[in-house]
Amino acid sequence: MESIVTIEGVYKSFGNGNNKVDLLENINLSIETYQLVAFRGRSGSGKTTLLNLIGALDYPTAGEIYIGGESIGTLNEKQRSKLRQEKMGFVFQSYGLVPFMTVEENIAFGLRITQTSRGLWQAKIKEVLDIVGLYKRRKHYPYELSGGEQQRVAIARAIAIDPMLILADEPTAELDSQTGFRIIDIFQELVKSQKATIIMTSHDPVILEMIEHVYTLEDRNIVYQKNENIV
Ligand SMILES: Nc1ncnc2c1ncn2[C@@H]1O[C@H](COP(=O)(O)OP(=O)(O)OP(=O)(O)O)[C@@H](O)[C@H]1O
Repeated sequence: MESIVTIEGVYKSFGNGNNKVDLLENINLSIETYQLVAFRGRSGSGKTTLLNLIGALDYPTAGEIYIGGESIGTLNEKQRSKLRQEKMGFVFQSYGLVPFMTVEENIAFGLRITQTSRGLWQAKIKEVLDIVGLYKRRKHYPYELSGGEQQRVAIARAIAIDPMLILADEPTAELDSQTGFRIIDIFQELVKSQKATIIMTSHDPVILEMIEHVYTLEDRNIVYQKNENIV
């Protein structure tokens, strides 16, 4: 199996002097392609920070992160931005949908940034909205949708660019449990059909029961546990 994310000896601290917070200490892990992975841990344990580091949105204090075998520490800002736009899909807490664009326009907006040829847009929009079950709602604006539906549009937009990696920060928070399960089902389907590798954060024990690869952040360290109940 190929490793898509490798983290070697990563440390992360914020601030300095008396205000210094050491958040991550000598983190080492390797995530294989087409896995659904969750980071869990209490509030403030560093889940979002670690996701931001993997997404090249922040820099480690020390250590190396490799995405698809390439060290992101050696990339300049422009290269990091290109990596994010072309290889990664982000599903972050506030959904990040453009309010004055319809569902299909939001997805097209993401496609434009990656320079996908215009002739392929409609088919791609249909494909990803079918995956999340929202093709019928393509002409609607985000405010006309529920929180769970907006989250599904955010997922559709993330997968439209065929990212090798999807990073999802608390994708089921603020959703009722049925809607949360639906999101995880979609993620599992994406992983099974080898469309993406997905790393998400959660502190919901019921959601975490559904995920095969779980990393717990605790006392600046990380501990891996395979969920044997998943077949
Ligand atoms: N840019 C920053 N500057 C200073 N401190 C920060 C910064 N970003 C995060 N922190 C601190 O690092 C700690 C971990 O934050 P992080 O958001 O990674 O935690 P989390 O595990 O995702 O928490 P939650 O479950 O509440 O979202 C927090 O105490 C936060 O205040």
